[in-house]
Order: sequence, then structure tokens, then C-alpha cells
Amino acid sequence: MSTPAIEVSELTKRFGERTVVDRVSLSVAKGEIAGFLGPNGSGKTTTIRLMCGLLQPDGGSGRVLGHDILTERGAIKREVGYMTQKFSFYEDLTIEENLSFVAGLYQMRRRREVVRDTLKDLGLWTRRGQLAGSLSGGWKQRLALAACVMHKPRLLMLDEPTAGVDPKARRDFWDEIHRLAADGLTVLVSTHYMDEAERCHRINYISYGTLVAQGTVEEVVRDAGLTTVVVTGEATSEAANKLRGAEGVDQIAPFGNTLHVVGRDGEALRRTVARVAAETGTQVADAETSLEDVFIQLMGDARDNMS
Ligand SMILES: Nc1ncnc2c1ncn2[C@@H]1O[C@H](COP(=O)(O)OP(=O)(O)OP(=O)(O)O)[C@@H](O)[C@H]1O
Repeated sequence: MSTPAIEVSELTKRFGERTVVDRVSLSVAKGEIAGFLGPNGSGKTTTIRLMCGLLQPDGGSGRVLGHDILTERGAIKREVGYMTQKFSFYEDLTIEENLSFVAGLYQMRRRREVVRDTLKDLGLWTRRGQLAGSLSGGWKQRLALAACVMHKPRLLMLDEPTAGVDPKARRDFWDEIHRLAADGLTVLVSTHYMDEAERCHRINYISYGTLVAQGTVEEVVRDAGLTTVVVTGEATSEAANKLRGAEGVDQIAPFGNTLHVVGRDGEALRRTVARVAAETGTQVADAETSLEDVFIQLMGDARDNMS
């Protein structure tokens, strides 16, 4: 097996008294699209910045693209493309002018050619004369992506690249990510969207600075060990009232006219739901546990640990 693109161990970062990243270990294979998930403020951006060589960790070690994250941060920065949550452009410059400006900043050679190739690769060629300020959210995202792949990085770190972008533009963006990964680029991407998590080869879930789940979507769902049933019928809201807080019931979520009921103790959950169904004249059927169910459970567990 080849060396992983990212291999970090026990990464720790403190801001003042607070430990924001707490002994996070992570491995990402070359060419993999790794998802990075977790609630707001859980430490995703900080972990990404530690791995990009932008922040010095207080503890831990590791290699990114074969370079030591403690002593070779310059080399890492040169070979990584980092798309921040709040990327910015000159709104009164065109797409092409913005990319030329970035190429200039990095003192790239053969600047005109590089910009032209990037415009073509990222599907921006026909819009190259358009002012960046007049682009829709999806095209702005694409321009940001173009700016961070122009120097041909071997690893892309994308921090919530599609926040606030419509579903079609998100899908196009992800098609682009898969195309880049198929060409050998490794991608680490943070997101709050479940459909995007499902498009990653593997996911890593971080909560309050600690990595709490890792693996393929199937592995993460299986490892969570949750049981899920669906309640249908006329009286689902009455059933929901009776189920809330009852033995074995950890989550209840209405989906249209049905209720999604999830619990860790499968036997207790089924017993409770069967009783409530009999009382309310509703029907119960087994259902697949979704990634969203697992994440809601993990968030709840983390809150319990904090209190
Ligand atoms: N430079 C800093 N100084 C002090 N605290 C910071 C600093 N940067 C981040 N934090 C805090 O560290 C915690 C983790 O922040 P981080 O941005 O890494 O989380 P995140 O998972 O990326 O969140 P989100 O999903 O909202 O982007 C937050 O509570 C944040 O306020």
C-alpha cells in the first residue's frame, strides 16, 4: 500500500484554556475523498488548518503528503490547495483577471497558459470575461475551486465549500470533486450536508474536538448500532407524544405523515413502539438507519458528555 496523503496522530490544539482539537488521529489514502463532519464549532476548521501547515499544534505529530507537519510546513503549504469558508475575490475583476491575480501572487511561471488551462478544466472558459461580483453562488464556488487548484496541488482541503449553494450547483461541484479525485488528487472536505457525506469514500465525524466516528458510510451506520422503525397511520402525532422520552426511544422525527423512531436499545425500542402503536392504532415497520440518524445520536451523546 502506498503512503497515505494524510497521516496524523493525536493532534491537539488549545486556544487559551480551551482544548479545541483533542488528540485527533486521521488517515486519508491518496486519491480518497474524505468527509469531515461535525456540529458547528467542533474543531473542523482548526484541524484542517493544522494539517495545512497554517497552525502549529500543541501536541501530536504526523505527515501530510510525506512532509512533517511540525517541521515542513512550508512544503505542505505549497502542495495543498485550501479553500476557506470565506473565500474572497475582487468583485470588479473578471473571472480571468481574478485567476491571473492569484497566479501572480504565487509567482507562477507561464501564467497566461496556466490560467487558460484552469479556465478550461473547470468549465469557466466561456464565462472568463464575466465580473466575479455578478456570479451566482455556484459559479463563485467554482471560481474559488479554480483558484485553489491552479498551482496543481496534490491535496485539496475544502472547508464547507458548498454552504448556501443550491442543490444543482452542489451536485455539479461534487461531480467536479470526483473528477479531480479520479485524476489522483486527494480531497478532504468538511460539510454539514448528509447527501455530500454520502458522496465521500470515507467520513470522519468530530465532536467537541474529539473524533468519534470514522469509516465508510456503511461502517459508520453499522458501528452506531442503532435500531430504526417507522410509525404510520392517522394518529402519528398522538404516538409521537407518547413516545417522547419513553423507554428505548432516543430520537423521534416526523417525515411527512410518518414518524422515524430511533434507539440504541433495539429490544426496548420495539417493545415501547409496539405498545404505543396498539394504544394509538398506528402501524410499525422496520426501517434502515440513516447517516443523519447516526449524526443526531452522536450530537446528543456529545451534549450528554458535556453536561
Ligand atoms: N483563533 C482562535 N482563537 C480562539 N478560539 C478559536 C480560534 N479559532 C477557533 N476558535 C474556537 O475553536 C472552536 C472550534 O472552531 P472551528 O472553527 O475549528 O470549528 P468548526 O468545526 O470548523 O465549526 P463550523 O462548523 O462552525 O465551521 C470554536 O469554539 C471556535 O470559537
